[in-house]
Amino acid sequence: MKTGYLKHLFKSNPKQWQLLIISGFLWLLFTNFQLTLNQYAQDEARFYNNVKEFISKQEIEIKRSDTLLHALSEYYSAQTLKSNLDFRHFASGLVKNNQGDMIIGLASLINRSQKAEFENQQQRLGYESFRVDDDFIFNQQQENKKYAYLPVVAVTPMNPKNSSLLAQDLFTIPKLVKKFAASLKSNSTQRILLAEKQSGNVVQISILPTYVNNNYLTSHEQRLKAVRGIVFTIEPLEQVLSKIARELFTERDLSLILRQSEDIRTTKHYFIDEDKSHHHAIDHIFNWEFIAKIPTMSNAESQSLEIRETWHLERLQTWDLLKYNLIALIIYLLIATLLIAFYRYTYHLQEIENRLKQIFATSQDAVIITDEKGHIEEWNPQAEKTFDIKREDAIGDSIVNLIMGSAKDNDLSRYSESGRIELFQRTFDLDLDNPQSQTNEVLLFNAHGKQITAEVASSILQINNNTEISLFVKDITHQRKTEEAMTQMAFYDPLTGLENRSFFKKSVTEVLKNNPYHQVSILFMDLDGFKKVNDTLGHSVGDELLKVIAKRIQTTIRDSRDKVHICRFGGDEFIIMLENVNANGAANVSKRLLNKVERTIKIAEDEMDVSGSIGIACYPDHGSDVDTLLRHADTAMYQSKAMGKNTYSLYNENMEAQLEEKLLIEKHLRNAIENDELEVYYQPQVSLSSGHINGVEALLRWHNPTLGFVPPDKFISIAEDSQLILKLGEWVAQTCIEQLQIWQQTHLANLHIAMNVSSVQFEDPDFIDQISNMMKQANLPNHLLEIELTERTVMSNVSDNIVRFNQIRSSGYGLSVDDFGTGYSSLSYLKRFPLSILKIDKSFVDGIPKDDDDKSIATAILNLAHSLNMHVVAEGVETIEQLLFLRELNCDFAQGYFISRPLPIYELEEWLQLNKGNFYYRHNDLKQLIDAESLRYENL
Ligand SMILES: Nc1nc2c(ncn2[C@@H]2O[C@H](COP(=O)(O)O[C@H]3[C@@H](O)[C@H](n4cnc5c(=O)[nH]c(N)nc54)O[C@@H]3COP(=O)(O)O)[C@@H](O)[C@H]2O)c(=O)[nH]1
Repeated sequence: MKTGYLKHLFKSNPKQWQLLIISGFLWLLFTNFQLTLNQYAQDEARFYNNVKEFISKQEIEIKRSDTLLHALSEYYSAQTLKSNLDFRHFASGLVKNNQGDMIIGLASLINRSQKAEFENQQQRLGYESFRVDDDFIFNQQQENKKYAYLPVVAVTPMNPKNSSLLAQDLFTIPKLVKKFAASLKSNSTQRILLAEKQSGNVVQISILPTYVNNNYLTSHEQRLKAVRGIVFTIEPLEQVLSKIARELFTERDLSLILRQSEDIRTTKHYFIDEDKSHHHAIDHIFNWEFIAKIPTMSNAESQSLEIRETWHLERLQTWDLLKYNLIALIIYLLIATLLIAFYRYTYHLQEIENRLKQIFATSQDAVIITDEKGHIEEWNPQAEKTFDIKREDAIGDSIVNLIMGSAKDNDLSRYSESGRIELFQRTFDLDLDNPQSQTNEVLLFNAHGKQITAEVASSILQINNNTEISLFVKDITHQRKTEEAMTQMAFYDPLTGLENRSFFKKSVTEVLKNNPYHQVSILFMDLDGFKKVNDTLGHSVGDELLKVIAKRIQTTIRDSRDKVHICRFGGDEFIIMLENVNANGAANVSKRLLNKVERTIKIAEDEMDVSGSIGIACYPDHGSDVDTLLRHADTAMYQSKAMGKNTYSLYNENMEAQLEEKLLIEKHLRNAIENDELEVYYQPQVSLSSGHINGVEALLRWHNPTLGFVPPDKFISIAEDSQLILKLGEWVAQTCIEQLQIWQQTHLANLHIAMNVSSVQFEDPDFIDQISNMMKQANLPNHLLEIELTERTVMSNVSDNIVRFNQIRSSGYGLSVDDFGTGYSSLSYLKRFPLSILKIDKSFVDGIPKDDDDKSIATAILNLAHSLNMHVVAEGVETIEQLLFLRELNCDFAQGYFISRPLPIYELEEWLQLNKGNFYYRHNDLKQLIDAESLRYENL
């Protein structure tokens, strides 16, 4: 047994220790008590054995005494006349063989008349003082009636003490008379016990009659006639008994008690050992004694011999005690250890059982125990909750009900018993021949037929030759739904339900990896005008719009039989992957897409128009991985934006450089104002009829130390895409207004400035207020500022624009439409717009006066504008012919290189100075020509 285990075994609470110590003490006490009893029982048995032995030894003694007396009697009877001396010789020879202080004696029977004669005879034989004496030495004595005497005539050994017996009349002992008579009658040895007068010592007197001739003395009468005395022996009883006792009993504290009921005086204690110093105090408590009562040698009923042996604790041997205590202690410790181990084991088992019961009862998993056939044997409270089936209803039922569901009862009945078992084992993937714990996800049904997605851990146990299957059922329905939702969230865009960026990229990577020889096209679409919807109608409408666009994309692409992935890449960007579609196919899909996207969208009461700019990149021509393809499709998309939006572009390598340039421009443009790199140039606009310089158009110029001069055509669109135009526009407005303010103090006070306003700026709801505040602060009349919008800006979002145009016009600002004729102006709308000026685009001026189409367009625009009370500015007038022709068409104003290039302020002011406020002033030839023409017109 390991020490650790023992440590653990005895690592207990103090109560257990107390119990252990007390029980150990009791155990030792019991052991010692048992030991004592054993020793006692052994000693007792030995005592009674010895007592038996004692009795038999006593009998041997009696027989020996009998033999001796018979020998004496025989010897004496056979002699006709014997001297006492002969008798003594004979007797002392016999006594030699006897041990102890036995006295052998001879007494003669004489009657009263023979007494004197007998005494004389004895005196003659040598006993000079022989007189029959009745003053006896024994306690028991009676008065002799003197009819007969039984004087002692010989004793051996003859010593002073024994010689006192000579001449003693034995008939003075009343018992002896009776015994003598009995002895005669039975012809056997008779015995009596007597106490010595002086010492009180008990002696045993054995007598046997002697006869004149004992041959043929068969009857009592014969013996009465032939009797001549007795032979006797006197033995000190103590000596005899002690001798036997010592041979048998070695123990101390042995006492022999002779009892004689008739005469208490003869009761005598003989202690073999009277030394009590070795006794312990405890011996007095125990005071155990072995007592045996046996007949005396005399066999008299009135007499008995009691043998007592006192039993003391000292009988227990110290070494034995130590040995047995040690053994007992070891046994105790072993038993205690085993008991504790057993107790702990059973306690532990109990604890485990309780814990298991508790777990079973409180488990958050439904715990179902079945037999190998799927019959339910146990069903915990959670199982009741999960399946809404009470335990009592579930027990004994088949678990197949949960697999099939109550709704499928009919189906269930189709299954045979073996079919059900097979279904049960297959569902939970149980292999009874190879029992292993496993976890499976299965679909189960509750009492109401509701499907439960369950994670079932199963284990197969063999208990008492029975197979028991434990199923731990965790309802993961909610978890699975959450996971599905999370997957949806992780892989799909929550707004549109399209794939999200990471999932799309992963999917495309898979497609490229699995089908490296397929052609794959990536369409990158960014919505045009989405920001405006968001800003004007709010984000919720923006979200709805994105959903509609997502749907339109899906319905457009759904036709495709090949694999597609559609992703909302972020904001208003959508990406489509088309497998097995080349550049031409992608272009066709793009066209269909753009068609669908640009259709007016109605959300609630709002109608809105957006379009898409699509960039196409194709695998493997434009990239071998998803990131490259996406980057190139994005570049192509920017190209579409740059091309005026609502179009698609196929990626080419140049686009990359253009994009890089664009990014570089954007980067430097961000700091252009702070770095004082911007300047406003002014291009004069002159009245064609008078040559009068009416105003100037403000045109932004940017000189960057790195990029050099960057023309507005390049950076304005970049500024618009990046919203930098708002900052730039504000700066331009501020510069123009400051210039107007300066001019207020000069002769140029009436000169107005036409300021280009980007659609991005104009769509800013604060734009008009911002301008008005600046004008107010500068204390300038609003008519000095003209807001110039492109035809596209004017025609987008018509309903809103009408309101804003009215606001601008009613505030006194001029409002001009730039590049007129290049867009798709609706004349009906134009009619409703409170515009002040239409600007004929340079492209129509270029062909004048040779190109009939340009002339016609210019004429039409002029007529239209004038009919709507608008003035017309012709842009890009580069030749005198153009100027004259336009003047001839009654075009109101002209601007162009022929008149002046856009000039920095100091050059403009110089130019104005030179021309004295009239373009025709310095051009004499022109003036003359005009004058001549004027005359010609007048003459007409
Ligand atoms: N939103 C803003 N747009 C601006 C601003 N400043 C300029 N612009 C726009 O940039 C476009 C290009 O402008 P720019 O390079 O300045 O070209 C203008 C003239 O220089 C040019 N022009 C004028 N006369 C002639 C000519 O006889 N020949 C010729 N080849 N070019 C000529 O035309 C441009 C004037 O354009 P327009 O505005 O249409 O009147 C241009 O679209 C500007 O609008 C700005 O501050 N904000």
